[in-house]
Amino acid sequence: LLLVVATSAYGGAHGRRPISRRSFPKGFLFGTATSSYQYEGGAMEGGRGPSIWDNFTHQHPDKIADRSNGDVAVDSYHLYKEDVRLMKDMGMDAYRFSISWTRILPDGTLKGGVNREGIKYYNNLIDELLSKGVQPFVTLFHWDSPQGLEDKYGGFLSPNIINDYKDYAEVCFREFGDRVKHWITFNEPWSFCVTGYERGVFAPGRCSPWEKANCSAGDSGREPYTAAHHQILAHAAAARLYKQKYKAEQKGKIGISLVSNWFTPLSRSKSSVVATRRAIEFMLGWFLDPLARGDYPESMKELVGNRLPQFTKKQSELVKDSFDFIGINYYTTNYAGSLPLSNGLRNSYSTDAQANLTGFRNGAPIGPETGLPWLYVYPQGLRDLLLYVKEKYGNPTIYITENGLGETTTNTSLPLAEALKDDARIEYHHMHLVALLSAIRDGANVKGYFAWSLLDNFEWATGYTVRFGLHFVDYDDGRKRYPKRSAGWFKRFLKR
Ligand SMILES: OC[C@@H]1[C@@H](O)[C@H](O)[C@@H](O)c2nnnn21
Repeated sequence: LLLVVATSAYGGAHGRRPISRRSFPKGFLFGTATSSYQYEGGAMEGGRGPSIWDNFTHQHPDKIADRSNGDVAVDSYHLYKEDVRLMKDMGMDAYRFSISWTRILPDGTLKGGVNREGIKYYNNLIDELLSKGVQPFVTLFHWDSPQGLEDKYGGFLSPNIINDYKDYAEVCFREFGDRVKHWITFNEPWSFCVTGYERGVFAPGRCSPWEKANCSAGDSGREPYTAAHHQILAHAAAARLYKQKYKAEQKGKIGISLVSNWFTPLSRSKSSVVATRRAIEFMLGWFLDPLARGDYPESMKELVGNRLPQFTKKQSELVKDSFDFIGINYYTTNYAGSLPLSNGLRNSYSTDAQANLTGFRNGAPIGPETGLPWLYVYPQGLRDLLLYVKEKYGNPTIYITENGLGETTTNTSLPLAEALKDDARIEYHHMHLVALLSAIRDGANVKGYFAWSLLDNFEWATGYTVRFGLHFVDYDDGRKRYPKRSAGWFKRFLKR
């Protein structure tokens, strides 16, 4: 029923015809998305240096639901050719993966030396993709900062990282830029800075003493903004380097992937409407305002005050328009209600926004609940978010660089045949593609869609207990891959 409602709601004349690749503009790209720490494994192989996620999972196994880590993950370091075969078999056009900074520069710095075995691994992966007609979309940073830089100067809390990141990016442009034509500088700075520096539940696990995560150090009201500021400046430095030194010859495009929920007022009150605007500004505007106009949203400057770093005039000019495209990672939508002004005693990013973000209104969920506490199925939110970006930010080129559904595997002894029946995932992707198509028809400049994720993988603090894959991974039998029903659905959807 949901599918019929969604399809007819957006499809207009097409509402009654199932959509397929052919419903989308010519040249529209379909792909799957992954990341280095969640997929590769080979953590101590091939000269790779330790990242903050190696340190976090080994030092704090209690912070991971099943006490697991990415030492082996889904072993794409050894099984990448099988992965490419699976994506090709579905008919995918592109593959979004991230490069492990410490597989390229083991201690994080250029001076520390380039690891040629790491260069070799990514050359093999890129060549395998191209040999099968799959375009590589490469993320330079997907949360696995070098532990060496964390130890040396506090990682993204220090402006020193801007230069080290730029050096790392340049090694990648130089070594892979002849074949990689889409670069994503950072994956979700919002997630990295909020989960890592406000809540302390992801690496590097920093937060104020009164946060629940029992952190050994941190300041939830200041560090998320400091780390984010340095990620924005590092992004701009790499983008300028690419445009000045590599773009003319390599003819690629560079952007950044930003995650955002959509938000809708919890009530019809004016305060709820204002809180809804604050919620989107604190999540998406935090990054897209600097990139689009060179400064943070007024609401953030007013509510965060001197805890929010400021851009110098020169930095503002460097950051403004420092992208060819924006990646949008969309999963869900929340209601936004207003919260009273915080008492200023316990400052944190979340209280600064003065927004009560929830999935429920009068006891009813905003959309079908999933196994994940933060994920409600609300495809319309993707359409609304895209039209908001179109209107507010001048209709930039967009790729949906992540969209997907996870299920919790509380009962791991589920028979394999049962585990492959992921009809909810089919419905999730179908309804979001219907909503995406509707936004494109209303003028949103979207050029591609990447499903999260190709395979089940290491899902951060929930370890291997949550599965997002279009393919099932058997962790008890050599990480064997098995196509779920959703892989078959995409194969039919993508048929030319
Ligand atoms: O939680 C599922 C996925 C993670 O696995 C990705 O690493 C991350 O980029 C992300 N952002 N939102 N949702 N996700």
